[in-house]
Amino acid sequence: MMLAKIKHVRAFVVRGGGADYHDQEEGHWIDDHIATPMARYPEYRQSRQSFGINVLGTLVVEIEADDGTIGFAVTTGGEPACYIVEKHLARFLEGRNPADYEKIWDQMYFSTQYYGRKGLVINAISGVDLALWDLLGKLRQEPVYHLLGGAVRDELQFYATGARPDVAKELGFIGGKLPLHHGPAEGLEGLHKNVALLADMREKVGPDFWLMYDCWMALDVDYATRLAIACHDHGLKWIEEAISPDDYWGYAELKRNVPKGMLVTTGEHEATRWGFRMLLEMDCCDIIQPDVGWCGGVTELLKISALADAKGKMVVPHGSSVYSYHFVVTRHNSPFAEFLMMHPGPTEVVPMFAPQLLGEPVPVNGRLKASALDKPGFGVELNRAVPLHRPYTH
Ligand SMILES: C[C@H](O)[C@H](O)CC(=O)C(=O)O
Ligand SMILES: [Mg+2]
Repeated sequence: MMLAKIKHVRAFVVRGGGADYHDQEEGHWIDDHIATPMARYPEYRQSRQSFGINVLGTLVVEIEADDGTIGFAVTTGGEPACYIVEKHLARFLEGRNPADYEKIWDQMYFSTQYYGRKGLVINAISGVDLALWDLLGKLRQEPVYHLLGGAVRDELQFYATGARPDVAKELGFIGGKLPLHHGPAEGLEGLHKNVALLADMREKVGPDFWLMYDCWMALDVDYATRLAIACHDHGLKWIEEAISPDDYWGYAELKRNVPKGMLVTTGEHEATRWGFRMLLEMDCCDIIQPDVGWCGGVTELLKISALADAKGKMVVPHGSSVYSYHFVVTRHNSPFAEFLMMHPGPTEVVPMFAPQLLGEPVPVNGRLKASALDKPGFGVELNRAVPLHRPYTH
């Protein structure tokens, strides 16, 4: 039985925040001297935009069925991803049944494997996959989380990522993840500053509130180990993405090195069941953090999550807004979710992918009722007031 046939796939670029959440105005906390692998070059140390973190912009994928229903999704990838979607991936969808997401995913992945496997191509595949799930939900008039097996709890609880865990605590979040500001190139002085900032936050939030450090791939094993040991006294709950995502051996070593009780987390720049299998089998971390728009979409995340579950590991997706919420609420091994604070301060809760989505739910008092997701598909609409650019057609 076919509810409707896929008629057309379109891909657009949008600028200014949204899924490319690093594409923010000057003065935003997310671009304030954050440690990165590029910080070894002093000219690229102060701002991530200086080395091009926001060059791509947001990719919007729309899939229209022959009854006029449109599913859509946003992720990062911009113009090059539009090319891949329009010129390569669209052929595996048009004329097909939207319920055939397994076969469609398989064909998208294996037809691009010779130039894909990770990064931009998987972002593009993820965008198409999420738009397909949105379409399927809209056609069946059901929220995606119903299609994934239904909620295993009544509400989601969130930790907040941003420069103000003290404010996050007041706003009701269960924890706060700070960006690390100084990497190995800034020597011992930088290391001391990193520890001092955590100590200051611990002072402000008290002993029980979770505090974490996001290291955005900036460190080496030695520095990360020293940081972890120095931060242990200040109750650091986890050290995130401390080293290069390609260095599985380094993660395994770091996990052995950190003080007992401290967690090692990573995976936001990892992709597919094969990439996560490496992290899991090499015992690289305690929590995996796939980004739903970068790991292969929901179809692939279901496989990644099953692998993690069998290993007794948690899956707490990176950012991902509604794409994460619909997934996390259906999984026992995803007991909480991330909320990226996109307010420049960040002193207020604003929708994570603002201004690109309409109806994007936000946590209230650090929580979100499963019932807030009770709309067809992912429950959001594209904000057409934000200019869309379609660079390629087919
Ligand atoms: C704050 C981090 O540097 C990055 O911008 C976001 C991230 O890695 C996360 O939310 O996790
Ligand atoms: Mg991170």
